[in-house]
Amino acid sequence: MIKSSIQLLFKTTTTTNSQSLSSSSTRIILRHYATATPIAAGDTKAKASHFMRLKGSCKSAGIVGLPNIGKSSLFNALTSSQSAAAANFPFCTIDPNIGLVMVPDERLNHISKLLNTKSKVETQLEFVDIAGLVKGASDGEGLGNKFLANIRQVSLIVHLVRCFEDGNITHVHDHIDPIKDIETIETELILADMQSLEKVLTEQKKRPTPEQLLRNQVAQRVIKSLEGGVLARDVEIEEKEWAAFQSLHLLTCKPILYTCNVGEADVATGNKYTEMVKEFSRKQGSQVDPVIVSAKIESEVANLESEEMKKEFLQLYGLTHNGLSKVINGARNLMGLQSYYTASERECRAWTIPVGTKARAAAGVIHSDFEKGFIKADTIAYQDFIDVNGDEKLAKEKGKQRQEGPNYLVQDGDVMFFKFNL
Ligand SMILES: Nc1ncnc2c1ncn2[C@@H]1O[C@H](COP(=O)(O)OP(=O)(O)OP(=O)(O)O)[C@@H](O)[C@H]1O
Ligand SMILES: [Mg+2]
Repeated sequence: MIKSSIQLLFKTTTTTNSQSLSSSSTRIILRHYATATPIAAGDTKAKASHFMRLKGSCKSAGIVGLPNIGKSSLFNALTSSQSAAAANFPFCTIDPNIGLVMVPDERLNHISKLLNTKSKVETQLEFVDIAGLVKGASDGEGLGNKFLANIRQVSLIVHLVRCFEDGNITHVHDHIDPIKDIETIETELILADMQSLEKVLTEQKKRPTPEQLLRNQVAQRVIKSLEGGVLARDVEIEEKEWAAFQSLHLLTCKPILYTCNVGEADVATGNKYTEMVKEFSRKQGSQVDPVIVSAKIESEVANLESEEMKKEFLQLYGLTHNGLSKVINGARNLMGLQSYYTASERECRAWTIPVGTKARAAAGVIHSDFEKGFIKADTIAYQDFIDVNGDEKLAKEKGKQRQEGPNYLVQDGDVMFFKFNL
């Protein structure tokens, strides 16, 4: 019974239209974005279609920070490419670089090993390398308004902070002070939000609709909070105000993952600067600790051809790829995304869904037919799947395979087999 449902599942995914990222096409996209040049900076036509394709199916994380602190180096490391120009002068990047990054997934590796699968397909996350912001960006300084607009399009900010000392690499403030750097960026985001909220309020109609009235009320409240130093994401919003709040597209309501860029000697231990960022992030009430990574080393590793060479190079510096994995998975977690798996001897695959997704909608991520004709989902929790060595029959005998209906709230790591009928 399980086998037939798997066959049913994969027969349909080959002609999927709702998921251009699925099935065999995934590999092509991955090769295109993850190992070769993602999209050349300035190629606006390609970018527009890229955003269209990803619309609704993928959220993106923007790498944000002061100029010349290693943003493009981090982007190159994440996308295993040298597609973004990285050089020792401020504003090397003007147009954003966009790339899809494979999400490292130990659970998927484990499932795939257990079943000895022919193919394994990770899920992806989009990263955008955005030009550096400087003081005055909200007033247009350093093309600031354009760069702020790029930040508006992403769902999460990976705030990269310079935590390395190197007299040869120019710092726009001439000395290393991670907290001052963070505050410079966040002040610009606050000022930009205040400007756009004031615009909303000055555009008030003579006879506003109830929706416009609500929007204005929310805008007024958020402005007051911002004036008091409270970011939009910390303003209390009632359920009925949520749509109005979202329509304001504020920069300071985006989740932030602080990421410390250190020299190779400090990757394992961190340094006094990373401690400062950690303290700052705790005081802000951040849900996760800052991530420590060496963008320079990781981007050099990404340039190497074989996995063997990469491993050797990393070992030479006593490093692992953990830094990148923490950036990718930290961003995903903060975006409220989780994975479920489909697993057979033919293919193991991770699928991304927002936390709180019900089984029917989760099935729709694979194909809209699964959602329309949903009958049930045979579900095994990840740990149970491992405990029975991937043996579904045994899982069933032990009562570890549940038959879940359309309203089941999918849990992170669930291994699922959808049954549907059209
Ligand atoms: N951890 C590090 N240690 C030493 N040098 C680094 C480190 N990370 C990046 N660099 C160097 O810093 C310089 C600037 O890097 P990069 O171009 O990636 O910065 P950027 O933030 O993208 O700059 P811009 O805002 O101008 O686009 C490069 O010479 C790069 O090699
Ligand atoms: Mg750059």
